[in-house]
Parts: sequence; C-alpha cells; structure tokens
Amino acid sequence: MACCSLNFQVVSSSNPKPSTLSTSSLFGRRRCGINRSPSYSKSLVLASAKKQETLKIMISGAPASGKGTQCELITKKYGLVHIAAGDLLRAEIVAGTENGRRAKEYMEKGQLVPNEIVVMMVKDRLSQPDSDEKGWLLDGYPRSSSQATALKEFGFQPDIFILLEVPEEILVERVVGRRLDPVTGKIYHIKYSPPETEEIAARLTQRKAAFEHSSPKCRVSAFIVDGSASKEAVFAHIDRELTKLLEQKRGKLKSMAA
Ligand SMILES: Nc1ncnc2c1ncn2[C@@H]1O[C@H](COP(=O)(O)OP(=O)(O)O)[C@@H](O)[C@H]1O
Repeated sequence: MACCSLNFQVVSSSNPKPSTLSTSSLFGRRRCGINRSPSYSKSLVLASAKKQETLKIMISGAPASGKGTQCELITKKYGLVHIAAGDLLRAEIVAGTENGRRAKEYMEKGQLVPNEIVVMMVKDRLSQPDSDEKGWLLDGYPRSSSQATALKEFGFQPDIFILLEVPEEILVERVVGRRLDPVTGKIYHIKYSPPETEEIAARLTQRKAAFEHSSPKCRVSAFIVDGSASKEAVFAHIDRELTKLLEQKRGKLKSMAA
C-alpha cells in the first residue's frame, strides 16, 4: 500500500528530536471542522471578522521530491499565496530590472543568487496585502541559514516548515546529484562537477539541508517519501498536519476573544 512507504516526523523547536508517527494513527483520526457555534461570544465574532487566522508555511524539497505537486495541492486547499523564490527571480529577469540582470548571471551558472537581492525580493512579496490576508506558502526560500535569519529579522516567521525528504538513492536515480557548499554557496554535482577537496566534499549538503542546519524556531514536519508513495498519500499526511495546526491557531484566537 502506498501510504506504508511514507514516514512522518514532527519536530518542534521545544523538542528537536523527531518522533515518528505511524501512518495508521495519522490516517485514523477524524478531521474536525472549524464551524462557528452560535454560543460564541460577540467579541469572538468581531475578532474573527476582523482577521481570520491563516497559515504561514515554508516548504523545502530537493528537485524531484514532488514539491511542485504538493505546493499546488496545499495552496488550493488552504487558499494560500504561493511565493516561489525562483519565480520571483525569473519575473525580475523578464521585467528587465537591475536585480534581474544580476540574478541571471548567477542562475545561469546554477549558483545561488546573492542574499541582498533575494532577501529583499521575498520580504517585499511577503509584505503585500494578499500574503497577509490569505497566508503564504514560501517555496525555495530559505536556502541558507543567513536567509532564514534575515527573514526572521523582518518579522516573518513560519508556523511550520515542511520538508519533503527523498532518500539519497532515489534522488540520484531520479535526477542529478546536485550539492550545495553551505560555506561558499557554490553548487557541485557529485558526478559531473565534484568538489575540489576532501574538506569541501565532507561539508556538502543537498540544498534542503541548509535550512535544517539553520534550526528554525518553528514546528518542522519532515515527510520522508520513498519512490512508491503516491502524491495523494503524501498530501494526506501534510493536510492532516496543516488542518491540526490551523485548528490550534484558530482555537487560540477563540480563547483570547472569550
Ligand atoms: N532562495 C534562493 N536564494 C538564492 N538563489 C535562489 C533562491 N531561490 C532560487 N534561486 C535561484 O534561482 C534558480 C532557480 O530556482 P528554482 O526555480 O527554485 O529552481 P531549481 O529547483 O532548479 O533551483 C536557482 O538555481 C538559484 O540560482
């Protein structure tokens, strides 16, 4: 069965050790609606009308991890604004801006675009009213601990970080073996562009790992997906987690208004 091949881990900042939950316990629980009961106080209704709680999500996954598909499913279900760092950069290039011109040089070489361009670009997009109203799903950012820190300093903190982990052998089989040097930002390929020294080789990471090393101060859910897990099975796990999170956020709002 497809779902049997999917491990699900939740790591919170207070409990950095992941605890693996069984798929049956996750699938077994009923999802609760967030219907308003007529007994809610007036203040609650006013508070809710003023600002509905939304989700703020960061998602990371190596190429071929199925991230694109999951992003589509998540944004559709939760009505979030999908903000992909790569798309923002490509839009700058198309618009012919100075940032776009500079970014292009790095992108063509397969390197990370410098932080002074990417950070402000993402920050500006997150500051748009639609991101605030609908919530957001940030994709492809951060790719280093300094990017994570920079955004946090601007006050943008995700509720959850979703990590789609694909075992090494499947990734290599599926696509290229790209690796990031977290120190220099240089991208290598384990086969076609190997690192120059043993020292560099020892610290290379897949890009997603750069975020893991930055210790996000938010809940982290890692979905370890092997080749046979269907997109529906993966989404069922993510959906369960997000529904729970949203209920918690809205529950907190309720108790504050009561
Ligand atoms: N957070 C980021 N920081 C720096 N550069 C980025 C970032 N996100 C995207 N880029 C640049 O844009 C390119 C395209 O990104 P993306 O659309 O996510 O595709 P890919 O998965 O092939 O990297 C990357 O190769 C990189 O040069």
